[in-house]
Formats: sequence, structure tokens, C-alpha cells
Amino acid sequence: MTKKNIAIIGLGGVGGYFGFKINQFNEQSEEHHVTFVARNKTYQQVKENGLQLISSDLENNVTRPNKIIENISELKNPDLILICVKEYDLENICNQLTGVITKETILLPMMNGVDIYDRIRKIIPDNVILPSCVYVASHIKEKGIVEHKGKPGKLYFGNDPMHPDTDLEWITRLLDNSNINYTFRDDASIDIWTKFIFIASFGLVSAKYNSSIGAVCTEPQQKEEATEIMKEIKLIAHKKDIMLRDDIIENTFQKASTFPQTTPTSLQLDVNSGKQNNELELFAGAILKYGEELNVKCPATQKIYNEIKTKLANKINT
Ligand SMILES: NC(=O)C1=CN([C@@H]2O[C@H](COP(=O)(O)OP(=O)(O)OC[C@H]3O[C@@H](n4cnc5c(N)ncnc54)[C@H](OP(=O)(O)O)[C@@H]3O)[C@@H](O)[C@H]2O)C=CC1
Ligand SMILES: CC(C)(CO)C(=O)C(=O)O
Repeated sequence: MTKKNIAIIGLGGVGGYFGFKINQFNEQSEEHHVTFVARNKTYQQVKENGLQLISSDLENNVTRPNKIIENISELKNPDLILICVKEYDLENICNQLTGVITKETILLPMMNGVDIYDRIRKIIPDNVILPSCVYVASHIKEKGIVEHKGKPGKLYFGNDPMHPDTDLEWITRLLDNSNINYTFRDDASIDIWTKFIFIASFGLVSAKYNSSIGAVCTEPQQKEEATEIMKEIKLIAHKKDIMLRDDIIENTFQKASTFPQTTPTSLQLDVNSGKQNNELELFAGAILKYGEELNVKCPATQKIYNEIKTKLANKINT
């Protein structure tokens, strides 16, 4: 097989975990050419010292890519691009990508959210985009150093509904070789909504209370609020013909209880540190938008959205 050009954009919790694993395999096999795209301090740090991943999964926790660049415009003929950024950076990344992708470039966004495919498709009309979601508890410890806790990360991804016959064999082989746990399906939409029901409800409630995944599972008031948000998302999914399992809510709490109790969510960390760039719109904003379009009332989401907005505004003023 000819060498493929693989790019990982964003070396945070997700890119620093999945990108690390792909690069570590490639460092030994030299099968492909891997480029990391990072900016500012992360770029400097990884260029000088490599990317570091602290994880009990690993023996060797530093990896160096074939190339590290600061600007997407320096990418050359990419075959596969992993987009591992927060949602508020997505459009900016996609606009830059329009200048460097070829007809063959495949995009794999590794992000939370149920509207990511559509948002990329608006800017990049023809390329293959693989809908996906990921489970991993990992975060930036310092720029260029990512810490992973708990179970190995897992990727769910599926065919592009616009290009269902694309041959993805080389990508699944790459994931196998990189020891990445994944499930591939023809249609990944149920997996994506299943992740969304978890992360939107847990993210919003943990952000409001500055609590953890464990507290949302066990504190009665937090559990009740998360349950009400999940019910609203379930109704929306149903109206969109996404048939989530009947016991999705119990199942979500059950799955959440397998995370280390103190695991934070990134919305919680961002809101409580007063970060105005955060994924509130990706979660509550999207639920409210779908609710309005599909005539589903979402009082629980509306209430918590307002409360978090107020909390953020107070953080600016203090
Ligand atoms: N972390 C987790 O455990 C999980 C996260 N997710 C989801 O995955 C997505 C990614 O999250 P996560 O990895 O945590 O986010 P992080 O904030 O940890 O990492 C994103 C990285 O992207 C970088 N970045 C943004 N724009 C550019 C650019 N133009 N060029 C180079 N680098 C860029 C940021 O740089 P800088 O540091 O300079 O801002 C940052 O390092 C989100 O949608 C999140 O909700 C899903 C499952 C688990
Ligand atoms: C485990 C957790 C909550 C880590 O932040 C996650 O899966 C996410 O943020 O999407």
C-alpha cells in the first residue's frame, strides 16, 4: 500500500489520546506519514519534547510525529484528517481545510455533538466525512502533555451517508494496528445520539453544580435534572427517527457509573473557570434549536441553559 498522509488537528484530550496512539504505531511501522497540527505553546512543546500521554495503557509515553506544523495551510495532500477540536473552533478549521484538501481526503471529526456532520458538510460539500463519537476521559495537563484516566478510549464511527461505498479498509486496519478500540457501523447515528444524551445531560448538570460524573449519578437533585434533560433529548431523537433504546436513560446512568466517580466534564471545567468559549451551545443550544424546529417543549434544558448563562455572566463581572 502507498503511504497515506494522516493529519491530526488539535492535540488536546482527544487528539492527544487517539492521535498519540496512531502516531506511536506509525513511529515503529513507518507505514504512513503523520502530521500533527498544533498551535502556540502546544506547538513549541511538542516540537521540542514530543507529545506526552500519561496513561496506564502505555509503556512508552512520548511520541514524535513525522512532522508538526502550526498552520493548516502547510498540509500537503492529506488522505485522512482527524479533527479533534472543540466545537467553537470547528468552522474556522473547516474554512482553512477547504484550501488544502483533495477530492480524496477523508475527514474524521472526533467530537461531541449531533450536528457536527451537517456543520462540516455546509463548508465542505463533497468530501467523505465519517460521522463519529468518542468515549475517553482525557484532558490537557499542560500544553503538550495529555492525561488519560479510566478505561481505554473508544471510537464509534460509520459510513458517510453521502458516500456509503467508500473503501475504509485501510482506516480500520490503521485503527487495529494502533490498538484503538472502535466499532464501525453502516449508520453511526444511534451511537452519536446515545453519546449526546449522556454528555449533554451530564455536561449541563455538572456545569451548573460544579460537580462530577459521580455526583450526577448519585445526588438526587442532580440525577433528577439530568433525567429531565435526557427525556427531552429522547423526544427530539424520536421525532428525527433516531430510535434510541427504550431504557436509554437507565442505561446512560449505568454507563456513567463506570467512569471514575470524580471524572469532570469539560463543560463543567470550562464554565466554572469562567471560560467564555465553551460547548454550552453544542449541548443546550442544539437541544433548544431542535426542540423549536420539531415542536418539542424543552423546559428543563431551557432552565439550565439560562442558569449557566447567568453563571458565566457573573464570572465575567467578578
Ligand atoms: N476530553 C475528553 O475527555 C472528551 C472530549 N470530547 C469532545 O471532543 C472534542 C475535543 O475535545 P478535547 O480534545 O477535550 O478539547 P481540548 O480543548 O482538550 O483540545 C482541543 C485542542 O485543539 C486545539 N486547536 C483548536 N484550534 C486549533 C487550530 N486552528 N490549530 C491547531 N490546534 C487547534 C486547541 O489548542 P489550544 O490548546 O491552543 O486552545 C486544543 O489543544 C470536543 O467536542 C469534546 O466535547 C469527547 C469525548 C471525551
Ligand atoms: C468522560 C467525559 C465526560 C470526559 O470529559 C466525556 O466523555 C466527554 O467529555 O465527552
